[in-house]
Amino acid sequence: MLIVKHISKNFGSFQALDKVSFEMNRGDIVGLLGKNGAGKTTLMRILTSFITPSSGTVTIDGDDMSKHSLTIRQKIGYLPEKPPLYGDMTVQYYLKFAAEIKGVPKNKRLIQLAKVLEECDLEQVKQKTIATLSKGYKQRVGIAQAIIHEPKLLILDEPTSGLDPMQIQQVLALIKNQRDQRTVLLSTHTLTEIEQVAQRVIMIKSGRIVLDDYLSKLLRNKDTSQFQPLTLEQVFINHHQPQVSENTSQTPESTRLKVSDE
Ligand SMILES: Nc1ncnc2c1ncn2[C@@H]1O[C@H](COP(=O)(O)OP(=O)(O)OP(=O)(O)O)[C@@H](O)[C@H]1O
Repeated sequence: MLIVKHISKNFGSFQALDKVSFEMNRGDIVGLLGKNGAGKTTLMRILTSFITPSSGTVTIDGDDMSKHSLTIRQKIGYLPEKPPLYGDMTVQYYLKFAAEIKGVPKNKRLIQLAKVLEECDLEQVKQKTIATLSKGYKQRVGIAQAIIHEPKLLILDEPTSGLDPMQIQQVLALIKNQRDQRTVLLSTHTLTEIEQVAQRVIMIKSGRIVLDDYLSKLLRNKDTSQFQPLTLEQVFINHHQPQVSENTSQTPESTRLKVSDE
């Protein structure tokens, strides 16, 4: 469904992404992890064709992004870190407007509006102006605008950031429900959230993929003396700890450790 091949992105002399490659199949929910500045947003902005890569290709359903950018945009729904909401519009006015600019045919806009109002549980606030909503509702409006045109690929950049625990659970449930309808790529710093909704994790470090695997495999504890299963947090820390290796030139009285900068 989505094929990302050798994507690199340079900002001047700084390389934000370095030959990133992965594939996603229909119905996959994949968690994108990485420390601040690892390159997650840059990758998501390339996948949504907001910025172009310096090299490499993105193909969605067989269409090359560089050649069919307009067709591809219609197949993608995007919730950026800061959703593009207009505070003075009512929820339903804004969503009708979103449907129009995303190319939903006129005769289908009301049907799509009703669908996302129900799916995102926004019916009771549809007449309210967006500025008066709680952060949780605003985020659900952000997701509603991202799916109103029935995209095949949904990209969510830190969708639960700043929400309270109840609101987080509501947004996670909404994301989980997308599974039957579309492929989802989401980034978050809260690893337990990835454990709840995703089946697979892609970890980026300094612009490179350092891990791409299924959670069921990652969280299996290979050390059979440990009864506790691994957590994603442990996996994350293992990949971000400075590498410690025994120095071969150790003296008898002391064992020196060599810590690499990476
Ligand atoms: N337009 C730009 N010009 C120059 N450098 C940029 C630009 N956009 C991003 N960068 C740099 O690229 C690197 C990756 O940034 P990016 O926003 O993709 O990271 P991130 O993983 O999303 O981080 P966070 O978790 O903090 O959102 C950072 O060092 C950032 O400063």
